[in-house]
Amino acid sequence: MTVFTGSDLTCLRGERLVFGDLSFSANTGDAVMLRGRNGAGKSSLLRLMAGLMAPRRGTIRWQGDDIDDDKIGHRARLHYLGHQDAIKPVLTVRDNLRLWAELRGISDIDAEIDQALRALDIHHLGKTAGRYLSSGQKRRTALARILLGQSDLWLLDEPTVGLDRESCAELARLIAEFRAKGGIVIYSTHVDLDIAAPIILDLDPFAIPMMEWLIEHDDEDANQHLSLDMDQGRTTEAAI
Ligand SMILES: Nc1ncnc2c1ncn2[C@@H]1O[C@H](COP(=O)(O)OP(=O)(O)OP(=O)(O)O)[C@@H](O)[C@H]1O
Repeated sequence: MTVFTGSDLTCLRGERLVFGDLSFSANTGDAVMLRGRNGAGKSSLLRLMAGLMAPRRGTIRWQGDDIDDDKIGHRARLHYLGHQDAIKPVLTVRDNLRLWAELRGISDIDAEIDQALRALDIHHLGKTAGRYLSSGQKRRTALARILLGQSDLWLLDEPTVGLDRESCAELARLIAEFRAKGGIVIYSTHVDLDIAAPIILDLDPFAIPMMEWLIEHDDEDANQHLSLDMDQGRTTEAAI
């Protein structure tokens, strides 16, 4: 059985149909690279995959089960890295990671944090408050988070933004290690990351002009749905 699948997904954001009839599948150890022009819906698809918002149509499954039926279980198995680094400015780097580790119920917190700080080469920044970090250091701190605890799925939205070349190489190495342990990585990037044999998922062919979609589906609650996303998206992200 394929581990992670999406079938016939349609995504509406605000007043716009972003993509329709999109399907994907990923197995243990796979890396899936999302490709597409600006606005094609890469971030939106990652948010659907993370369960941060629901597809307008279609289903996303983990080992055959709809992720919508067990949102908490799905969130526990994944790490989602969005555009925002979500670093608390008043907390030190170590305490930022501690907060995340506690949220995930990790037992050996200090050891795990030490390991993650070393892996991202930010051990020397452990006592530095978030507000004093450069953008690249913030990104590395955010990436250290995905190393905390057990996970099966990494959803990374432009993880290389702000990273220097060495950090990009380090990220590629961490992804390779995660895949070797059976993890699935799905990522978007506008720069080349040295990832072995990624599956390419190009979103451009799935874009459908809004009016065309409305006429085709003649969906009575489509109009009602159109303006809901903007607020719902924010609420869900704040809650996670
Ligand atoms: N919160 C929101 N509410 C309404 N519409 C949104 C929201 N966020 C994004 N959109 C719209 O959804 C569409 C897809 O955006 P998305 O960020 O998923 O694209 P992307 O492929 O990740 O783009 P980029 O490559 O520029 O990062 C865009 O038209 C965007 O304007």
